[in-house]
Amino acid sequence: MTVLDAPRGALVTLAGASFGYDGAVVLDEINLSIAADDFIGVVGPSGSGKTSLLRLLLGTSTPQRGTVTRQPGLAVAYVPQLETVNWNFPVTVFECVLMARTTRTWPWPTKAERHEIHQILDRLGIGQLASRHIRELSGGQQQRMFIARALLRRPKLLLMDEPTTGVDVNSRHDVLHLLGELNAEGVAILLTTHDLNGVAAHLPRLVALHGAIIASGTPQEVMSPAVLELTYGAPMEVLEHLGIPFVLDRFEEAGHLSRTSGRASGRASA
Ligand SMILES: Nc1ncnc2c1ncn2[C@@H]1O[C@H](COP(=O)(O)OP(=O)(O)OP(=O)(O)O)[C@@H](O)[C@H]1O
Repeated sequence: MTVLDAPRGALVTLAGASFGYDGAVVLDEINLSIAADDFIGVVGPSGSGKTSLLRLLLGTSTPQRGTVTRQPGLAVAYVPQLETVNWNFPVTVFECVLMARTTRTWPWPTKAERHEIHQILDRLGIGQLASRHIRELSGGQQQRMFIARALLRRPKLLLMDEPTTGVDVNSRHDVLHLLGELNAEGVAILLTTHDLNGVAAHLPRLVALHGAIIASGTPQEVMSPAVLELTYGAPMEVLEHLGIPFVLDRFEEAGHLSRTSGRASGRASA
């Protein structure tokens, strides 16, 4: 096995990191390094270890073998899967965001904190919802509230577990656009997703995970039939449109798209 040396300037590096629960190995010899300007999507089937990988990067789990190297003082924020959240917790959007700041002032924010939170909520397009109970938000609004919470920590690295699950296509686009802006402003982002076409294909770098890293690279490199079959354990057909890969759910014909599957290549006839 080749163990990765932490590259200079890397925010977090996993080197030969293995991790499991109750003796069962879930992640095997993971080599992964996150740079300050990275925007990475982690894809893989249910149970492939995506959330466990986030826990290692976040530091809430420790590998049984291998190492995690973190830049000293690194500010990391985590956005959990929406379904893991207790939405009956009796707080407003503003209070929920404020709770991300563990200052002595809780529950009495300073004027500056109030201003900062309202600015963040406005930026995320949910400023008008500040005094609403969190249970009364749509999926897309809930997601933005959690991004607001994360941003209040002023992270250098943002880890997100399936940030677009349960949100409609417009909200998904808005969330991805916002994340792209944050990344351009200097926040490294690593997210997990099950949405290969709507999310993964549009990110600059992907990691395919199935207990181990199957492949890492551009969407074109990772969303190949060979890598996807190894990752998901089933053959998948991949088309390409304007340079963006597109995975077919079923083996359908799509005449205007060019095929890149292992079974055929070149432009498909209409
Ligand atoms: N706290 C835990 N205790 C025991 N086993 C766990 C625990 N958390 C996860 N696992 C197991 O570890 C494996 C990987 O889980 P993980 O949540 O990392 O996968 P995932 O890729 O994020 O899945 P999903 O896409 O369904 O969220 C699964 O088999 C899961 O059952």
